[in-house]
Amino acid sequence: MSRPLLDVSGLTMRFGGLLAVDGVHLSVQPGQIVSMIGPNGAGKTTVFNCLTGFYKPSGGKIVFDGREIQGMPGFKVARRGMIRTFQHVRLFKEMTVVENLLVAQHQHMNTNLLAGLFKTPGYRRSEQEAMERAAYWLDRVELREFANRPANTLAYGQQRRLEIARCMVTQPKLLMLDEPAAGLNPKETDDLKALISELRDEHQITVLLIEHDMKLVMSISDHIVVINQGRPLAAGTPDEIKQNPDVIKAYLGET
Ligand SMILES: Nc1ncnc2c1ncn2[C@@H]1O[C@H](COP(=O)(O)OP(=O)(O)OP(=O)(O)O)[C@@H](O)[C@H]1O
Repeated sequence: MSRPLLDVSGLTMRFGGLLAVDGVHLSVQPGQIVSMIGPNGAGKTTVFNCLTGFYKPSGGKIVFDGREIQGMPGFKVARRGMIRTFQHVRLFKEMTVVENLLVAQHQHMNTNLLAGLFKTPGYRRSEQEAMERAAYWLDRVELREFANRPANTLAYGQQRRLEIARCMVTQPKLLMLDEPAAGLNPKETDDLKALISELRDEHQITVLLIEHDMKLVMSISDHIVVINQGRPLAAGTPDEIKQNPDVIKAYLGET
């Protein structure tokens, strides 16, 4: 097996008296789709927040792409290629669809103010590439015809796809999706499943997913990690997880 892209050990996050995450470990191999599941309040989003630098973990080690990143600020983690979506859609709603994709790239582009003011050849090339990447990903998520519409005029499922495109234009190494199927209808969920599979199979993207839709999780994941009350409960393939009595008791039995 190759070196994991993400290797988390002993991750702990305390909020006052509450141990929201307690010794979570997680390993994600390049090119895998790994899902993190667990009942409401299990600590899944808190794990995401620790990984992406939104929270400074109380303890543990996070190795991403060969480098320890625990405690690193969010913008640095993002620049290293760990990009996420949120449980609730977070787009620049007044901006157009394509502007959302261009702004996302500007945050990652290697240009400075002077280069922008004088429109140097390097700056113009970066702008051109950003536009081409935006067009490419708008095609992939079937939103090209809406490129010039304000993002808030899109249907909910389309906004969700735009969020994924906004991550993809930054060329991430690890794409982290927090409940991407929440609020989607069955057809939109099927489209989402096809899109996530395409990201792995055709673009070699590694995906870490938090999701409550068990049908989606079981059909798409290479590996599943279950946490319960902040603690690791089980890890394995979808078939192993489906048959794990602890998981059935703690989680699947509830749904
Ligand atoms: N900033 C915070 N301050 C205090 N407590 C928090 C904070 N963020 C999360 N928590 C608590 O940590 C625990 C885990 O919450 P978290 O949102 O990570 O769970 P989750 O597994 O993502 O839940 P869900 O599936 O419902 O989204 C909960 O008890 C929550 O109330």
